[in-house]
Amino acid sequence: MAPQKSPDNDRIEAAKRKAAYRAGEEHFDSSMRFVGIGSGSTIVYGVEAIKEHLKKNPPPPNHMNWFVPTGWNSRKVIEEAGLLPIAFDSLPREAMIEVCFDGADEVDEELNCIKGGGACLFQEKLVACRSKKFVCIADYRKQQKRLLTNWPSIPIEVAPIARASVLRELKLLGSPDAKLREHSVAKSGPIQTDQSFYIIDAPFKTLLSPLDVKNGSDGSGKDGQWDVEALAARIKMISGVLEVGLFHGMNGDEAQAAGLQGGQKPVAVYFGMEDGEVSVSRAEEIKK
Ligand SMILES: O=C(CO)[C@H](O)[C@H](O)COP(=O)(O)O
Repeated sequence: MAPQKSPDNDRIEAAKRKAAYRAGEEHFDSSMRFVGIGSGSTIVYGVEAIKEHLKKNPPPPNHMNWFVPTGWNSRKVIEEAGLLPIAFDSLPREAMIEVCFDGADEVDEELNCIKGGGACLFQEKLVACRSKKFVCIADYRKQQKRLLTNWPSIPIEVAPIARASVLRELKLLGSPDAKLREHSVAKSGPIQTDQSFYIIDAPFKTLLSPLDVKNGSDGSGKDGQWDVEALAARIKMISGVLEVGLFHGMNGDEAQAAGLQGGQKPVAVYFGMEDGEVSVSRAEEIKK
């Protein structure tokens, strides 16, 4: 049976679309060579916005716009829109992706994000880190003061053979209810990522932000209270973990100013709001 449409759903979808078009207007142009495309339901509107833009503003003669997917589903969205996909590992060695557009599961006031609700975090992070800027598109439900406020857990991609030992370590870090993500319908067994790995969803107490730590809070995990950066680093140290769905640290602008390439954090997040407006949080306007 097809899912029922509710006014709430319509409002959420309208909010996603509005945010996507605004993000596209401000960050995409037809002269770009490589553009990253994330995964999930929101990015579908991002691709729609790009397609519309290209219809009205075709690229210069002989210029190709290539779109870098972050997984199987994202590649399908690119292809169905009639755009040209290029695999991440086919990018010319020196090339940077000009911009990548992606969604998020939750975003805090400092633009740290939880990602991986759709099990694509590894390739999403690869693409974000190879992009001059990551532009995030989301709806009002994702905007929170701190991470793990509304979204319940951190997605972590793990090697199948390591699932039990990673779960045990996560318990020691303060997440006794961490669970292997399983199919909910149609099929039983663990969900597999595009790398044929598994996903563990690990709930923790609401996370402190780097600014909280700068202001004297202890986010080192004592009493189970972590800050974003300390927890991401600690989880990444567990043997068997491929990637953690916390996008934090530098954004692309900051990374390039430091002589590095891209960063994991968005330079801007476009939130489609309930009232039909778009609220934009820009990294350059955030108090450090
Ligand atoms: O990280 C992701 C997939 O792994 C998505 O960007 C995130 O889950 C948001 O998805 P949606 O746009 O459907 O809410």
